[in-house]
Amino acid sequence: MPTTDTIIALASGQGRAAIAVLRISGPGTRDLVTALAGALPAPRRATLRRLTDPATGSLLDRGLVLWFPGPASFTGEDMAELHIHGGRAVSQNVVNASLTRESVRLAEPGEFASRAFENGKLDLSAVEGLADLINAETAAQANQALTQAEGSLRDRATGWREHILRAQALAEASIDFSDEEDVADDAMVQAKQEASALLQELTAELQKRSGERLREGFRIVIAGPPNAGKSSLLNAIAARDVAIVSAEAGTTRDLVEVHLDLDGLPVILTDTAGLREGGGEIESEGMRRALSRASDADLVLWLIDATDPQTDPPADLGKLAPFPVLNKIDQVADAGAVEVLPISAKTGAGIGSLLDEIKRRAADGLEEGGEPPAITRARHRTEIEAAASALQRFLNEEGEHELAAEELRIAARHIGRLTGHIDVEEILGAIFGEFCIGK
Ligand SMILES: Nc1nc2c(ncn2[C@@H]2O[C@H](COP(=O)(O)OP(=O)(O)OP(=O)(O)O)[C@@H](O)[C@H]2O)c(=O)[nH]1
Ligand SMILES: [K+]
Ligand SMILES: [Mg+2]
Repeated sequence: MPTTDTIIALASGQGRAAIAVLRISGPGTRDLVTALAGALPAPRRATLRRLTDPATGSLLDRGLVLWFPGPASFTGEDMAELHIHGGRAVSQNVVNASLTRESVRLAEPGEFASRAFENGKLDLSAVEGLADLINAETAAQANQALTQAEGSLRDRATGWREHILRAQALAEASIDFSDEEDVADDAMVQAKQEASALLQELTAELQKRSGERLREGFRIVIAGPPNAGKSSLLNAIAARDVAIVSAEAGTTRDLVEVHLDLDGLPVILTDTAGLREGGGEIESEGMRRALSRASDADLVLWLIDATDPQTDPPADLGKLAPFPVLNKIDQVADAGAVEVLPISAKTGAGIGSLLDEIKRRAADGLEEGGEPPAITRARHRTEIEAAASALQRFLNEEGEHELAAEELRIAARHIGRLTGHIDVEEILGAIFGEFCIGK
């Protein structure tokens, strides 16, 4: 369906700012800019213009106008940007004046990016990279998102598709030459070599978790008995009063989460309810949440109270062995006996060493070395898993060459869906919905 609407939206943040950027895309862009700014500036040249209301002629603002004729634009359509004064009313006035023009309407969230996709300007993996870039909170996240937006996953997927196409060609040849058994068998052997090499590469990618972890943040849970000082530790690390601290056991019930940027690495640190036998209804629910969050954490810190050190963690706490930390060492004469990291959430003693340990473990979890991970979100994992299973079935198939070749088509389809070069309608909504208006 050809696009007929021209869309406009505030592309810069909401609220007061020095400058606001309005973005326009669609076939009516030329007409709208001419109506607002008097004449169209030279392409891609920032030009200072008075903007007036086309209906009344009254002055709306003065600002920079940029004209990007299609198809060499972000969306592939005619586009423009208006850099105007940042007050809410100013941008509202310019938008309202634009909306009085025929077939100009407000953009839906993600509509600029989705037009860029439809016009072949961006593949799906690049669109996801852009969405991640907008949401990135740390340097490492931004770097991964930008690499993906620039085509890292697209390039990998393109290479994988070429492998499958070669395997497909060989498998088809073996079907065509089924009269000459030697030729047919030889072609099938080569097809399987091709598929097997690719399956190995995909399996290696599926083993990496650092891409998804980096995108979502390295998850650390502070667990321990009541009053061990978990909330005090969260506050000490966050360097602000996030969680309530009190001498009363059972203070924390809900999960309390802070997002940290540790030298560019994203870490999500969660304080939890103290774990003990018994407890009332609310406290039990708190403990249930604590155990559940610990079960999918990348690291669990088990906090021990040096003045009351007997408690061991529950046997099934978290996926990996919890890392023991001994708190309140300011209260005891000798903390050196036990094999744990000694800290005081109160005085700050040992917090630096604990942070170093956390950074070391986060870096281990987020940077696997070698080629950057192809998978950064569950959607990629699902498609690559499906492609790998199809390749495995192809390799297992004996004799039935037609059935085997069908498995290669399935593998190709799943790899194609990574970049959106194949039937993706159902996933488009989910991806473009992540954007804000104006992107
Ligand atoms: N002396 C000393 N007291 C501490 C230290 N850390 C925490 N406390 C005190 O221990 C008590 C409990 O601290 P919280 O941080 O509330 O402990 P919690 O583990 O979050 O407790 P719950 O949420 O009830 O499970 C408070 O009175 C804190 O001031 C420490 O390092 N040294
Ligand atoms: K407490
Ligand atoms: Mg607490």
